[in-house]
Amino acid sequence: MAAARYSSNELRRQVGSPRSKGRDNKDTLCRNILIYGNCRYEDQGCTFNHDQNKSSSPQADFGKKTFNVESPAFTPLSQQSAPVKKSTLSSQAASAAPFTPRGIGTPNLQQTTEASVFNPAAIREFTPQNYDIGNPTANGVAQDNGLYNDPFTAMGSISAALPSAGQFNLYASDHNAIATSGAPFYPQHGAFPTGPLQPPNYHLYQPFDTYRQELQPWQRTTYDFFTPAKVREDLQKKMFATQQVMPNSGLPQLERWHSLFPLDTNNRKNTSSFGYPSWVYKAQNSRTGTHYALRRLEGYRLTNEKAILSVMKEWKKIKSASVVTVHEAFTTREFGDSSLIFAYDYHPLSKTLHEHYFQPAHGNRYRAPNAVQENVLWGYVCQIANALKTIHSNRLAARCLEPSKIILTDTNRVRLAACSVLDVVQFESNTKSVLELQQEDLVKFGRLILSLATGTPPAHLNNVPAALDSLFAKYSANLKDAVAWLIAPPNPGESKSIDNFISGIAAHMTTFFDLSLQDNDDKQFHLAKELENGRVARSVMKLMTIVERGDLGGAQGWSETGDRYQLKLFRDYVFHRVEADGKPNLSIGHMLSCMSKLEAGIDEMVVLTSRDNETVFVLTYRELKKMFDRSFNELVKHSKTGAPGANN
Ligand SMILES: Nc1ncnc2c1ncn2[C@@H]1O[C@H](COP(=O)(O)OP(=O)(O)OP(=O)(O)O)[C@@H](O)[C@H]1O
Repeated sequence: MAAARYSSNELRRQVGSPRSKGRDNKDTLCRNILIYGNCRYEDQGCTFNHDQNKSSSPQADFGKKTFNVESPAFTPLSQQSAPVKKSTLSSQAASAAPFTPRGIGTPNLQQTTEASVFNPAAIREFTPQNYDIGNPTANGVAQDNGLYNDPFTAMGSISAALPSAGQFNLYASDHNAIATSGAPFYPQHGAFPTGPLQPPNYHLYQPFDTYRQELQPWQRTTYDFFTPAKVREDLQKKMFATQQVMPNSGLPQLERWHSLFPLDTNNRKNTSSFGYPSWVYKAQNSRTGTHYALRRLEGYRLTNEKAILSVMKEWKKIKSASVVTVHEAFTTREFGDSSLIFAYDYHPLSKTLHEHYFQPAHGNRYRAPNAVQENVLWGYVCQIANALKTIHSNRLAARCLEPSKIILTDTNRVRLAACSVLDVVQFESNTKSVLELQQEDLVKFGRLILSLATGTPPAHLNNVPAALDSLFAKYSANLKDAVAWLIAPPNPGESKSIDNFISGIAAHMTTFFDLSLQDNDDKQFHLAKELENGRVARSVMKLMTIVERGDLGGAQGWSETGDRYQLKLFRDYVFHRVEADGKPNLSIGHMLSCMSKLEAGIDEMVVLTSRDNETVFVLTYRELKKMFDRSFNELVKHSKTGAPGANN
């Protein structure tokens, strides 16, 4: 127990030698005898009984008068039940004079059950000298003698529910367990001496590294603790786009889809890709609430039900990072015609390659195309090759390999966006075998890259040999050879395959793979930071549910008493810090580190001072954490909905 020095006038008032108020107390055993075995006021006019043998059962007496403020037997059953006005200092007044234990009765009394609830003899003065942070036992931290016992663990069923050390899972913050099975929120607190003592220190706020290493801590900005501005901005824009609605769009509500939002950037009825005008909408699924991209083929009349069933069955198997996943297809008349709809994964703020590279600036005049950098082109080649590898190995063909049907979902990140459509639309009219369609895929793939490299839309790519020759000026021979191989017809009697192609570009695939791993590492780094922030946010939310709360379960001013008072002071220490001149100190680093230390429950000391500077608590984060968990668990017990886990 490290908390020790307090000024506690109030405490003295509560626990001092009882005043008799003129009543006859001769039959009532003096509480100092009960607690300490002697009463120093015995010869100074204390009117209570000092002969233990004369008293009727003190326990029974105590049981009757537990909640009576007049009662001389000061032996509260729990901190909560004591009828204190402001019990913040109730049980820790080591220096309270009337309770300095003396005499022979003391050791025995320490072993009683009551003594474990209130046992000032066990409170040791905090001595900062020789404090060994690595040895809690030596520091007296582990010897709290039940002062901070978690009330939950007093219940036998709960102790039984404690996980063993091997099962200890820091993140298993399942409050529902408290509500249902009664398991404590942080299991280790109940079984303080037996289980794993505390979460290890790696749960402090410690992201792997920080961006601007050359800076001193005080030169860092708030952003060093969070996701970089660019990433955050991109993600927020995407979230915003996902939530965007258009109330008066005039678009219908489909049977299982609502909030349709048009994604097309022009209203041209272009039939070149599928033979039907196609439109794309963002829509929310009524059942799951998930957003999808619905591709609608206007005026399509389905003649064979099997077309959708058998094609979807095959395409649902395709899981590739380079293919937009298709979920289902159905027909509808809600648009006033007969439409065929495909539901795809929605990738917010994506653009087609056509929009990105060949978008007409005004009217039909094409913007001067930017030359696509070779490494970017190779990135596209690798990703599309990856898509074709998955599709072809599932005995399917992509078919829609044109710039208007490939979307850029992130920087240099492409996905095939209209797979399966032609398979349904041409289910009966298609006369080509899968192998032939796959060969066509390779040629379309080659033309696509050539078109991007030369800045010519595929429809205008009339002179392929000349376009291929022009590649020498800007790109490596390697790229030109790859494109030429894709476009060239196979030797008679042979067929080309995507596997052959991938073997030919293995070096570029490896480079791309490495970049992709690096990107993954980068994201992992940000994720780790956000993980820490998420944990801090959780703790802050819990702290806010405790401090400044009014009554709880009949306990008046609940949040101002007991553990909660110290938590309130901790809140002040973390969030309401002021400089010497009284100006607010808004150091985010301080807030994050304090909250992380609380989360981790480390042995570091923290000094909490009341606002009137009259009370000072010196205690460890470990103790604070116990108070924190205990208070929160108490809230959970009283809440109707039980634990907040489900709402997290
Ligand atoms: N799965 C998707 N998620 C998010 N947006 C998508 C998705 N698929 C397509 N889009 C977007 O929808 C818009 C329209 O796509 P579409 O394929 O119709 O292109 P288009 O240029 O209009 O082609 P066309 O002229 O053939 O209709 C594009 O901006 C595209 O980025």
